[in-house]
Amino acid sequence: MSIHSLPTAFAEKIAEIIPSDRLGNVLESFTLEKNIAFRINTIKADVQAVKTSLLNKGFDITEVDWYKAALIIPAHQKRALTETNEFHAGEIYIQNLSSQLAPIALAPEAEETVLDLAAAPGGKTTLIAALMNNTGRLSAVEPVRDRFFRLKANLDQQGVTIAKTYMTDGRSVGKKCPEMFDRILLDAPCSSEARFDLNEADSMSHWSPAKVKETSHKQRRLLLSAFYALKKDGILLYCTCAFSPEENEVSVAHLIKDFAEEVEVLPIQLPESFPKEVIQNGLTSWKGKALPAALQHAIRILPNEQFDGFFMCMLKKKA
Ligand SMILES: C[S@@+](CC[C@H](N)C(=O)[O-])C[C@H]1O[C@@H](n2cnc3c(N)ncnc32)[C@H](O)[C@@H]1O
Repeated sequence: MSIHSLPTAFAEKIAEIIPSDRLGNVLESFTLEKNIAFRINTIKADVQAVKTSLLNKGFDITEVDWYKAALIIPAHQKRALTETNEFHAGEIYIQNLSSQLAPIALAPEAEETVLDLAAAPGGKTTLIAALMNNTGRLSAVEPVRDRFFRLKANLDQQGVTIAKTYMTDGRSVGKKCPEMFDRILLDAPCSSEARFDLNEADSMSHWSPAKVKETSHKQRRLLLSAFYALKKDGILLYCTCAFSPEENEVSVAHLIKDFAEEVEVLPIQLPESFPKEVIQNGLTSWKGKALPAALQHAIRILPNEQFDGFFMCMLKKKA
């Protein structure tokens, strides 16, 4: 299938977002069969023991320099991976490297009070718990009923014991729990542009400029709620799997405008050996309008055969 199957308005837009020398690779990624990334769940299993066991079972494993629990296998081995006892025992979790990076960048510490404001199915919540050594307080919010129960099942299967789950709208949390959390992840509902797959028309059928606008409105309300729920000196990581600036830099710019004295955009601390070539800095203007210069500290991960497209912006609530 050709690239012309991307929604026309999206194809035009992405050419304005991605620098021309990197656009070809990004467009090509919409047709690629991705490798399968997963991580060993350090709550339940020893990294080396699981790695050795999977190697013995014949998996063609590539290690990931920047996170020792992360591994990659070729796509054709995915089914076999889901048939292993490690998979059934919750000792591994299939998760794209971009998604693994978000909790790692948030860097939650043991004994902190942490909130995942849009949590299902729980891929990032379970990694947050693992990074906290399953100690401290972790709250996970998801309003959609069937997704909420999937989140609970995943937390259970992955051995997470510190999480309290709430089936509620994230937009109400800030008022209910003001200044309660040390760190918050807002992996916001989005237009999922990074999930477009030119081999699957369904992956793009929900997209429209109107949908992007509607989603960005919800994101702004969620960001406000998250900001209210954050302690002073607390850290909020906002992320989406969308490319559209309206869902990313522009959503954050609204928060900065409303709380200019209180919000600081922090550079994202990437692991030392993280491949910098997949990073694009945040935009500081869009459609001819200037955005706060500090948004250059946000990042887009540009998709390739290992990484899904992703946006991240780290914010601090100043004391
Ligand atoms: C990008 S997904 C989260 C993925 C999850 N963080 C993970 O890594 O497994 C966004 C989630 O936000 C949920 N959501 C939608 N509206 C919401 C709202 N008003 N408040 C909180 N979550 C919401 C969606 O149902 C969806 O599960």
